[in-house]
Amino acid sequence: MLTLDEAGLNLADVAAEARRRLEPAHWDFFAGGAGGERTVRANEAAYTRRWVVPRVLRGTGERDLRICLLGEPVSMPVLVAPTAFHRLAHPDGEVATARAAAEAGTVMVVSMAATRGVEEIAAAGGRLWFQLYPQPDLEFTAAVVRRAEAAGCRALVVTVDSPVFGRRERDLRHGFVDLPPGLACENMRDTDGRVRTIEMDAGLGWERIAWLRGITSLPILLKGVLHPADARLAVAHGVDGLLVSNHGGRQLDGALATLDALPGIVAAVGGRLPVLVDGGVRRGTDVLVALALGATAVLVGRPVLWGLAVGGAAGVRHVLDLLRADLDRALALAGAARPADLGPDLVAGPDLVAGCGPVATVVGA
Ligand SMILES: Cc1cc2nc3c(=O)[nH]c(=O)nc-3n(C[C@H](O)[C@H](O)[C@H](O)COP(=O)(O)O)c2cc1C
Ligand SMILES: CCCCC(=O)C(=O)O
Repeated sequence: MLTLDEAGLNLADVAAEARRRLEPAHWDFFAGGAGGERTVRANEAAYTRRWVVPRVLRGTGERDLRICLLGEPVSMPVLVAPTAFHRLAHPDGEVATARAAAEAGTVMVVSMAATRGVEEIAAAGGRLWFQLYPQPDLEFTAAVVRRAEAAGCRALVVTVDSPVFGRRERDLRHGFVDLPPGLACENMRDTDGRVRTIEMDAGLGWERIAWLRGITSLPILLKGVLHPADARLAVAHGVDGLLVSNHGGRQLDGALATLDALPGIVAAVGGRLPVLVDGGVRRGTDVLVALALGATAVLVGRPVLWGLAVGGAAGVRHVLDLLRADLDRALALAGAARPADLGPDLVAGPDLVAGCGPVATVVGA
C-alpha cells in the first residue's frame, strides 16, 4: 500500500492511484463526461493556454490565502464542488469529504445525490452549502431545502445546467445506470423513507428561482452559468452568487470551457456578485489564473473523488493541502501576497494581452 505522499506529488498522481483502486465502471463514472468528452478535455486545456506574467520585488513575505465569501471567512479560494455518490469511492463517503474540508477550513458543497444524509455530513463539522436540482414536485423540493437548512447548510447552490441528463457514453458501455444495492441518494428520502429518483426538470425557468427566493433566506448561487446574458438575468433576479460551470463536461458536450467563459461573466456581473468557477482546476497556477481573471474562488470536483478513493478523509485532505501549498507558492512567485492582489494584467493568453486585461470576451457579451 502506498503512503499518501507516494500516492501523489500532484493531482495527476492521485488520479492514477485512484484509477488503480476503483472498479473500472466507477472510475469511468467519475472521470467521464458527455458525448465525445470535448468539454471535459477543454476545461483543463484552457488553463494550458494562459500564461502568468509575474511581478518581481514585491516583498510579499508570508502569503495570506484567506478570502471572504458570502460574508464569511474561508481559509483559501478553493472549495469542494458538489459530486454524486462518494460511497463509491470510499465507505465513509461524504462524511470523510466533509471532515477533510472542515480541517482545511474550506466549504464543501454537498450534492443532492450524496450517499450520506446531510445531517450526518454536517456532524463531521465545517461549513456546508447544499446543491439542489429543483424537482418538479415543489412540495418535495421545499422539504429538501428545509432539511438542508435544519442541518446547518449556509447556502443553496442551484444547478441550472441540467434540464435533461447528459448522455454519458462510458456509463452506457458499462451498463452503469444506478447505485449498487445498499447505497442510495440519502437526501432524496420521502417522509415514508422511500428514496425518490432525482428528476431533471426541462420545465425549469427563472420563475422557479424567484419561488426558491421566496421559500428560503439562505443565499442562492446558480451553478452552470456560461452566457453573460444569463449572468445579467441572475443579477436582476437577486441571486447571491454565480458558479461558472459546465458540470465538468458531463452535460452539454461542446459547451465552452469554463475559463474561457469566465471573463465574459465577470464583465457582465460588474462586481455585483461573487463569481466562482469550476472545471479542470488541477494546479495552484490554475487557481491563480482563475482568480486573476476575476473569480472569487474555484471549486474542484474530480480531484476530491480521487483523494477520497486513495485515502478517505486523509486522501481528500492531501488533495486540498497540495492545492493550498501550490497556490501559496504560485502567489509568491507571481509577486502577490493575497488573492486580492491578483488582476488580469498578470495573465497573458490568446485573448489576453499582458498588462491590458481582456481584449475580447465571448460572443454575446
Ligand atoms: C462524478 C461527478 C459527479 C457530479 N455530481 C454532481 C452533482 O450531483 N451535482 C452537480 O451540480 N454537479 C455535479 N458534478 C459537477 C461538479 O460539481 C463540477 O461542476 C465539476 O466536477 C467540476 O469539474 P472538475 O471535476 O474538472 O473539477 C459532478 C461531477 C462529477 C465528476
Ligand atoms: C442523478 C445524479 C446526478 C449526478 C450528477 O450531477 C453527475 O453525475 O454529474
